[in-house]
Amino acid sequence: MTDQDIRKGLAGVVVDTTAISKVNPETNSLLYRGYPVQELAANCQFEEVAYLLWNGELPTPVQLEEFQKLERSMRALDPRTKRVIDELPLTAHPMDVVRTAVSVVGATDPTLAEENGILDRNLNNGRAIYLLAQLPAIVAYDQRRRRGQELVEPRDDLAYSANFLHMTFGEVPDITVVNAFDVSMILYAEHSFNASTFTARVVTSTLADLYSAVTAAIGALKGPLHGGANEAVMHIFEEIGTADRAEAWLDTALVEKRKIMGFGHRVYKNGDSRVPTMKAALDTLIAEYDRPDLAELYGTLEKAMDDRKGIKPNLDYPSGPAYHLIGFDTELFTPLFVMSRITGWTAHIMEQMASNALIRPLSAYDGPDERHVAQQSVAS
Ligand SMILES: CC(=O)SCCNC(=O)CCNC(=O)[C@H](O)C(C)(C)COP(=O)(O)OP(=O)(O)OC[C@H]1O[C@@H](n2cnc3c(N)ncnc32)[C@H](O)[C@@H]1OP(=O)(O)O
Ligand SMILES: O=C([O-])CC(=O)C(=O)O
Repeated sequence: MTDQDIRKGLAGVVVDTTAISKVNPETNSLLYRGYPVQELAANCQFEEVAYLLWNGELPTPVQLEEFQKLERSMRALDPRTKRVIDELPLTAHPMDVVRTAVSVVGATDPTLAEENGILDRNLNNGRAIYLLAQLPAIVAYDQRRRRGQELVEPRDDLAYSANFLHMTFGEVPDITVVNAFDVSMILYAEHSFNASTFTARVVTSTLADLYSAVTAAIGALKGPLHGGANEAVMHIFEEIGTADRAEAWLDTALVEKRKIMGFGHRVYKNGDSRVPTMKAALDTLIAEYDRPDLAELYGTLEKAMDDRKGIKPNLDYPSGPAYHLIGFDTELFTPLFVMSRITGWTAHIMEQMASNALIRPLSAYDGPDERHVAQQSVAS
């Protein structure tokens, strides 16, 4: 094997097929099971998109009603998970809390013990819906306990996003806010073989259980080169302060060879297909909360980055400030990504399982040549 055969970061390497989504950098498009993500964001609720990703088709009205009934029946935070969260220090990053909580959900799933860790597609469907229903409870409760607030019980008369916002803030915000949040959930749901999804597939390929794969995926998503970037964008905005300081800040950051969070993408080199839709949702929030200053900072940094480096924003760039305006603590942003991507991850876990091959690439050794341990005199 030569150095030329090695593709660092697997860049450009096609490792398997998938029928779940198609990312097309040439046309800047993203299809979920064939549907353009923009059309789904404009016409569907997040629950319908979850159903689509798992089942390959959008639900009929009857199927949607059944699915929603099931999801709504599982929304209350399991007391065992709550007890473990309560034990975690407030200094723990919310991503560590979510990762731990999912691990607890796995460890307390009785069906997992019965099947001895071997994945079963039917059981995994149920587990995926259960995680979809439990994650909002976990994330909402974590935000509240950090603010010294009590847990809010779920409501089964509300759709997914409205219920989550109710559980987080104790009230359902204006419809504009609910819709913007729901759009973000749809846009974050799935993106082919990104690092966290690939992680989930690697774990699944060993025949480990769904919760192990999801827990590992959460770890992969935490990093600032992947999901952690939405949180990092907000830190950058705070560091810059106001739009008039953005260009000078960027010039210094680039001289210091810093990565500007929320910009660039491994696959899209001419802009992320999801950004215009999320930017439109952000604009509705900017109008709702009357924050033209944020719009100005957003636009100035975007233009400066394009002028200096020709690098465009990715989805984390508009979603960071959108989540800030809705009122989430900055550290909560990546757990919101988890709440959405659970749909894509679990769809990929089931796809991997249905046509499995152990994922085990090769490496080219470049350490010392074979050598031998010097003979020692035998110690008494
Ligand atoms: C939902 C998501 O997960 S989307 C991704 C979220 N992540 C971020 O926003 C983090 C910031 N962005 C990045 O670090 C990168 O763009 C990545 C990791 C997303 C993609 O990286 P790669 O595909 O490996 O691109 P690569 O690192 O080869 O970039 C090519 C060039 O552009 C530069 N570049 C790419 N992104 C950025 C950035 N955000 N800031 C500054 N320079 C950048 C690189 O330094 C490199 O320059 P060089 O050729 O002079 O060394
Ligand atoms: O595809 C990627 O590499 C990262 C990304 O945008 C996502 O996971 O949504």
